[in-house]
Amino acid sequence: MGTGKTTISEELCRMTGRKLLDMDKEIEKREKRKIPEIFDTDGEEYFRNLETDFLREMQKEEDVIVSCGGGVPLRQENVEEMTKSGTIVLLSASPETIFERVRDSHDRPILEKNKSVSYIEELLERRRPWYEKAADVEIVTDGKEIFNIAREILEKCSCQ
Ligand SMILES: Nc1ncnc2c1ncn2[C@@H]1O[C@H](COP(=O)(O)OP(=O)(O)O)[C@@H](O)[C@H]1O
Ligand SMILES: O=C(O)C1=C[C@@H](OP(=O)(O)O)[C@@H](O)[C@H](O)C1
Ligand SMILES: [Mg+2]
Repeated sequence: MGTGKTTISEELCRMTGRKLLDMDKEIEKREKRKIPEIFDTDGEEYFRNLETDFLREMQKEEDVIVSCGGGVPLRQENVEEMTKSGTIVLLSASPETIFERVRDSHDRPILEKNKSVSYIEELLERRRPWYEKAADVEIVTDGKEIFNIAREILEKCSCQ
């Protein structure tokens, strides 16, 4: 959350001409409601199952850039789907940077009642082993411009 997956994916698509699939946006389109409403009405597990279904179905897509939600690599079956279809890029940022980036938004239910640097730090500590296990490439995003992050990804993935 807040490391720039959605933003950088949009930039990457502009630079490469590839099609963008932002998982959260695709899920919202299918469900015809926003993520916070999905969490409120049906719970987190329901949302996590939508993510897994989406990943399975998108295997047929080619030449796409997929922006995942931050919880996706926490399920091993999701990581297996992602590994089948491409290079997995981990965007990271410090808890302080993430806090600054998400403090004014209200579309992330996991953070809504816990918006603090210390909670983000704790969440990242819990998640980091999963993220590192899944990632082919890691890019630290603190203090970097969006265009430069996208360029770094293209260089590291040699897919330009
Ligand atoms: N490199 C960056 N520098 C400054 N702001 C950024 C950067 N990357 C993302 N942001 C901003 O941080 C917020 C969260 O970015 P977003 O792309 O939604 O992250 P994610 O999809 O990982 O949750 C947005 O307001 C976005 O404009
Ligand atoms: O980390 C998470 O558990 C989540 C991250 C969100 O996506 P971003 O990482 O794009 O904010 C979104 O999928 C949902 O609110 C849950
Ligand atoms: Mg996003």
